[in-house]
Amino acid sequence: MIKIGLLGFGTVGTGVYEIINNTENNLRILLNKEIEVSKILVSDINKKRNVVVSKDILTQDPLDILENPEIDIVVEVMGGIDKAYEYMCLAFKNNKHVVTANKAVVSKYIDKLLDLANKYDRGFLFEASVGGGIPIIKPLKQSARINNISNVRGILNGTTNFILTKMCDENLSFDEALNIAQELGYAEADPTDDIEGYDVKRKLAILSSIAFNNKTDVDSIMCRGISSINKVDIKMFKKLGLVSKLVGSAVSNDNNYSASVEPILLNENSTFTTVKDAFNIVSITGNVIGELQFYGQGAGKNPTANAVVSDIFDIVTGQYKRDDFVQNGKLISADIDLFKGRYYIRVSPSNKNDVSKILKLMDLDKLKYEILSMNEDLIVITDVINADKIEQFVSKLNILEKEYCYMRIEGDIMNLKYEAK
Ligand SMILES: NC(=O)C1=CN([C@@H]2O[C@H](COP(=O)(O)OP(=O)(O)OC[C@H]3O[C@@H](n4cnc5c(N)ncnc54)[C@H](OP(=O)(O)O)[C@@H]3O)[C@@H](O)[C@H]2O)C=CC1
Ligand SMILES: N[C@@H](CC=O)C(=O)O
Repeated sequence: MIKIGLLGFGTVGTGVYEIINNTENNLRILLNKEIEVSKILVSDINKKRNVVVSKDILTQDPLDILENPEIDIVVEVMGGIDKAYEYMCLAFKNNKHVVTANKAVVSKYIDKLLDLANKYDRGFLFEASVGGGIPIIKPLKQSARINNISNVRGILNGTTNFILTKMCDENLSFDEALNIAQELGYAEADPTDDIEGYDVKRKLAILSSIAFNNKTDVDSIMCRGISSINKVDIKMFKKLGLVSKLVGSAVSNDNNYSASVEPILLNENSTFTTVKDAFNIVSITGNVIGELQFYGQGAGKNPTANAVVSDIFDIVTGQYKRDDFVQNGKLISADIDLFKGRYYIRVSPSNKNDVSKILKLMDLDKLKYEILSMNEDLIVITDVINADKIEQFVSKLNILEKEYCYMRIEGDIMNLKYEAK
């Protein structure tokens, strides 16, 4: 009998519980072993839950799981950083395998957790931490063994992709779309992590740590989210034949790497723009394999729980490997021309007389631009510039973040639908 201790019984935890207890699936037959969830850690044992579960297996004491000699595998799906890390460390020290969906902890402590797993000769798997239900960690590890990977890029957050899709296709406001994403269980406990791009930053750090065989420091990743995009922007993107996506990219070039998370504007025919709702896509490029793309549901109960259970499966069947990467790195943060391009800028000053001041500021900064709209909002597209130039300009605007939005336009925009002026 394999006994599982679940740390957390929210969206993902209940999904894992249901898959394991679903007698119709053939998990037990495939494993040739009995498997059960024998204890579940929650923060409030009396909370009303949508899942039927015996109160006896719920606990508020983590030691009921971490120091329980009968438990073989600890599944951490509670979120947060410090407590989750502390519990995972204790689980290894008590000779338990660990499976987690927690990208915040994995991105920060991947090296330490792998060391502990190796020290205690236990499995440490985190497939669900990136891309929800998409199998990406395992194939990436396999590809990185044979290839030099030069590029990892993706739409890595279900919540923000859902918001952008609903704003574009159903004309919902940002807040309306975010509320639905929260109701559907896609968003993090604090959705700021989603909308400001921190969640993508963490996922990208995990992917690039594996791809480039070195630990990527989450804080070295330049990051901007989508919170300033509004209905005016979406309307203009449509006129221009462009679609906004929050994209994470990491590029490795000899011993340098550069990584960023930014909202970008893509041609409406590009592969990434076909990725809608909470779906994610990850593209990796290796010197032997070329480009590989992985696509699927990036958030939500069942897809994520599926990834967690497939890790449990690999541990029970011994199909996990010792991972020795993320040590002794040579990579340094480098300024590769990732952010060069034409930029869409919208400024909506509360005082409309400020528009002429803003145009003067652009001229002073020697920004070359084409005006698309000057009515309620000033909207321009710049010539090709570097991100630092735009950041310099924006920092002088001296207005609230909600009052402006800028995004790099990717690729050839000669065929923009909209004729300026
Ligand atoms: N939701 C998703 O689509 C995805 C989530 N993830 C990751 O999976 C993890 C879990 O996410 P999700 O299921 O959405 O989170 P939820 O907020 O839905 O659930 C969290 C669960 O953990 C319990 N919990 C939280 N903190 C503590 C604590 N300190 N002590 C004891 N119990 C605690 C809560 O208890 P109680 O029920 O009593 O409140 C709850 O059962 C996160 O790391 C998230 O980033 C990864 C991929 C997708
Ligand atoms: N909040 C995350 C959940 C999955 O990782 C997302 O929206 O992608």
